[in-house]
Amino acid sequence: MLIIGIAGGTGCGKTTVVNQIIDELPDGEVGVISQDSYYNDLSHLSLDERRKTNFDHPKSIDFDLLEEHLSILKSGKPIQQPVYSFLECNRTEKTIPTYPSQVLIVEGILILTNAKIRDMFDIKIFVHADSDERLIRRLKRDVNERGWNLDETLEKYQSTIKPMHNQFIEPSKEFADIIIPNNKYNTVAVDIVRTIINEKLT
Ligand SMILES: Nc1ncnc2c1ncn2[C@@H]1O[C@H](COP(=O)(O)OP(=O)(O)O)[C@@H](O)[C@H]1O
Ligand SMILES: O=c1ccn([C@@H]2O[C@H](COP(=O)(O)O)[C@@H](O)[C@H]2O)c(=O)[nH]1
Repeated sequence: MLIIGIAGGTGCGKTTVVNQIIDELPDGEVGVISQDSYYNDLSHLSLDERRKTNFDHPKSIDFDLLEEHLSILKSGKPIQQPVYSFLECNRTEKTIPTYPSQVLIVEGILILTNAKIRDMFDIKIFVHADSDERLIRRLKRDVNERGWNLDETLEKYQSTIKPMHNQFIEPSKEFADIIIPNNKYNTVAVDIVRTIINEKLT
């Protein structure tokens, strides 16, 4: 199994890049795991308390479960990937069966910050977009899709997202084998990654 890790700050375009990569590949040959599925279970907190949680610190992720799931997939067995709700700010009770595949993509803001997870990747990619681009994309998404208003998103960006990005995410770029500039859609970079995957699949 070839495991590709794709990191980068919030709004840099990780999910978009992953979708562009897999769109033209045969169905079911490339599995995807999102770091978001592995946020700690916060069922013991109220929604109000969960909304105040720092979701940009490495401690917010259950890296032990992610490591266990990657090892199980590598050994050829399926896992039940937790399903996360951004509206509830919590893991749901649902899971999606995720089967071993020849190629597995793991994406998330913090995945290159954890040494054990990093060492499981054959290829490490960091998607870069400037912070103003990322803030604009994040604002639109949080307001339109994730149940936050403009002021809340800007407050969260200044108090948590930006400092955590500078402390943990940006420094993890040094572990990347490939950096994809993504202020604009980067079809050349997407084609290169797809070529690497196709070589593994043939
Ligand atoms: N290169 C790009 N140029 C403009 N908008 C983009 C680009 N890449 C992604 N977007 C948009 O930015 C938003 C966040 O992208 P997404 O892929 O969800 O980022 P991430 O997964 O890194 O948080 C989405 O609305 C997406 O359509
Ligand atoms: O309940 C939650 C959990 C996390 N977030 C934010 O999500 C981003 C990471 O996801 P991306 O798709 O890479 O942007 C992170 O910055 C968290 O602050 C959230 O809004 N709600």
